Amino acid sequence: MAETYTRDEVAKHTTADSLWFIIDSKVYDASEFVDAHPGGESVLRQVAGTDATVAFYNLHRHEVLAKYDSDLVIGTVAGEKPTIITPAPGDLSPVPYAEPLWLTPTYKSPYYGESHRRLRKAARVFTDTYITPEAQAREADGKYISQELVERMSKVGLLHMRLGPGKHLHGVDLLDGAVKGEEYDYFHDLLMAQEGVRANARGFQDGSLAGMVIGLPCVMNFMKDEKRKKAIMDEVFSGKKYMCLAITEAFAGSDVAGLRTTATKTPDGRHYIVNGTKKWITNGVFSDYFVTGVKTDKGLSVLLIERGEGVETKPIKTSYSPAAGTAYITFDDVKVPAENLLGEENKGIYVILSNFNHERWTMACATIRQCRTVVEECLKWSHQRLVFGKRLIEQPVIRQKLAKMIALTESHQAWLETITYQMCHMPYKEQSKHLGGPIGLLKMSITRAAHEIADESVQIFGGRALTQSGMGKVIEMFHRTYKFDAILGGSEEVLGDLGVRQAMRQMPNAKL
Ligand code: HEM
Repeated sequence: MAETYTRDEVAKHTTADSLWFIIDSKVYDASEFVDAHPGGESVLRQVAGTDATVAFYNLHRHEVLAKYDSDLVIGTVAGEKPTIITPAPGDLSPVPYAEPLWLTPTYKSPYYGESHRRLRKAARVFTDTYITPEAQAREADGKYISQELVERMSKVGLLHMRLGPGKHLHGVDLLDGAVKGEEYDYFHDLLMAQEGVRANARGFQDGSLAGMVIGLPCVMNFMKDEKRKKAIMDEVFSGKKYMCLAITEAFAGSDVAGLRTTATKTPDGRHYIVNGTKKWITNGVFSDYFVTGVKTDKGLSVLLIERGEGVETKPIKTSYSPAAGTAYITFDDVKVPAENLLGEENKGIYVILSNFNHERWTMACATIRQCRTVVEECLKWSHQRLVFGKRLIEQPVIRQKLAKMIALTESHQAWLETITYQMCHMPYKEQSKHLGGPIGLLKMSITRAAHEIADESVQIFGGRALTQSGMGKVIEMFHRTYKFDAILGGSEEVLGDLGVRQAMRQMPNAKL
């Protein structure tokens, strides 16, 4: 790109044989590209010989250029330099509110130290380099995560980290030493959850082994045979076997007491025979292990079921991508070894509840980060979009919408960090007692906020927010999928109720 041209020279290339234009001071020779341009030939002929920067950014995302630059750029305008930022993998965004305040240069935070900053950087480089390209490809083709990416994630400890702090991280190399397993705390966990969702692919996000994240803790905490437990953990953490949590049924969702899948002990007591169905099971289509809620003679219990005779999984078409592997599962006379019982019979509720807080908290981390990405998209769009001869941002009605979106995102991040600080300083038992309610309220509140943010962002982007490619593709994805977080892991209504009921348990005899 060493060649330089004057603007007058560029202006001479206006024919089909030689069609040049300028974008951000770079000179493009589009003569060979005209036929292939997805937006058609005539629009390029109209801008031939001119500076098309404004026209280009009114119609395309910046990333479009990265794909074509090496073929089309022939030089720069003499005496000028490109000014539009092309982020490198791992870079922070300089757009206001595009990063949480702790990552904004002028702000300080009491919660994060050097190891958090190192981990953030390493996680973002990993996401930008490996996860985002595959996530976008799987969203488009609906296929499941590749074994190559799973193994890559496993190698850098990403699968281990997603289960939160604990012994399973000790001695594991985490993103090439960015943080030691022993020092990994809930703020590391928070930032990992937030960095991971920057790939902007909600279906793939669950498809990238979310089933393991909610299923494996039940095995880790409740399987009695230590040797078998370790073997299963090794298989799952190494990405050799996939696992999911199979609780919900068409008969019962949040109301787990209503489950109808049965597990009957064989007369010799060595096996259970399982019959029943499960619905909406994330990763179920490609899982090898199913952590399954069943009814035994004694009551609600949890069994680890291995894929085999009598287990069938069918994909369910949902409004996010098939990459999530959402399944309808049938168990027909499935023979399960008795030692696969997790915890005790009739105490399955403790196994199921044991990971709920962490799951809901992780979902809150993710949704808040997705809201922030939407804020960034809307700020960029309203700043670059020209309409009625003005930038969109010059319309007060747009600024009001942005103000609301920013305030909702920032306030939830601050609430999240306050709760996370408590998680760092409370043992598990106290967390269960004191934080179940607040985490439920936080998740309920952020998905309500996501509802507002999705709605306003579509109004800001207009028709572009309804198409799956081009300028509004992130908004389209968010608006189509934010409801998953308002239902999965406990619906808004159930969580709101939980929050208030837990508060009432602490209610003193106080009167007005
Ligand atoms: C190197 C320069 C360019 C490249 C690589 C390029 C590439 C593309 C691509 C990939 C699309 C499909 C939509 C998307 O993915 O965003 C598109 C659409 C389009 N392009 Fe270009 N383009 C270039 C320059 C221009 C210029 C200078 C104009 C002039 C006005 C233009 C007008 C359009 C229009 C009108 C559409 C359809 C937009 C829509 O559906 O909303 N393009 N272009």
